[in-house]
Amino acid sequence: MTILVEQLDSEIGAEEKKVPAEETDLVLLDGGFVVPGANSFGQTFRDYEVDSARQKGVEEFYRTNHINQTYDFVKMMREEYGKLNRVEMSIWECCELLNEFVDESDPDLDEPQIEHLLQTAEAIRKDYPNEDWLHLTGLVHDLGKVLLHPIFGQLPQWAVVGDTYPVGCAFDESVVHHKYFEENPDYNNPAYNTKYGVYSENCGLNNVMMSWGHDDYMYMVAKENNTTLPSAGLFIIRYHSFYALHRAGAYKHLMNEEDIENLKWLKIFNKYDLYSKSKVRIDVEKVKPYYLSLIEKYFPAKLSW
Ligand SMILES: O[C@H]1[C@H](O)[C@@H](O)[C@H](O)[C@@H](O)[C@H]1O
Ligand SMILES: [Fe+2]
Ligand SMILES: [Fe+2]
Repeated sequence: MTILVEQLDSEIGAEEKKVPAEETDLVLLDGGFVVPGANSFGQTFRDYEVDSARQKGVEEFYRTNHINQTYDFVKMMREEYGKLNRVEMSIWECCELLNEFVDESDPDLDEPQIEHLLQTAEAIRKDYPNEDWLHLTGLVHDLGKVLLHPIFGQLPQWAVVGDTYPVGCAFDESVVHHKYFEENPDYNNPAYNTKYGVYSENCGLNNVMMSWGHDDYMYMVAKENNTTLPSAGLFIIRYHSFYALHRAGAYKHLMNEEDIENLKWLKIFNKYDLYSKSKVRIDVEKVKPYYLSLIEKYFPAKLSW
């Protein structure tokens, strides 16, 4: 597949043009971006309204996710999983563990997760050959989905995958299937349901509690195990599912200067995360030596998870 990025600056803030999937194979986006017009099910990417069996499952996923992700729940999960006392393993071992999982929140992909990791990383590598940290970020960004595994207590999908959003302040309308938040106990709690809630203007995303899932968990793992990935890589890992921010531009009032800088890279990354999803398989054995060399450069041999 081809994803062209002309220039970092011209891309920032570019909105995508909606062209019906059947009209063209490739959709031209502002900023010189060329992406496929349809996902592997023949539908436009991230269309949460289309009527299909897979979409019904996705909607049910978001219903349970929105009801259960409360401020208290997130606090508890952060404390529990922040202990990193479950297992010692390498990055590659974790990639292999993900082989068995399919993400129920994803309308665009029903392949095992390891395929998605390599598809993302390889698509970035093609267009940004010199940014090896970004290739590796592609490989590791979804490793937190290992929380689905019995070793980690086999968390339900609603506590691991899907888009993320801040808790402790009002849920923005741009979050997919927003209506299901009405059944979240925080929805009617005056401490948590105003624009700022427990936060203050430009407090920085680092001080914001995001709904619990694979992003925040993998960020913790990478940081606590002293990765040498740059700050933009860690930011991508932590906020790549925060579509309300990087797609819809909501919650900007919580960002600080550093977040604004890092968001530029997240927007670039997102194109590869999303549009590289396809049925085209990557030859794992062929690319493995390259990724092992990157893992060695940026991570310890074994990490605490
Ligand atoms: O369904 C997907 C999937 O869970 C991704 O890993 C996540 O990053 C996206 O935000 C979400 O929409
Ligand atoms: Fe993800
Ligand atoms: Fe992903």
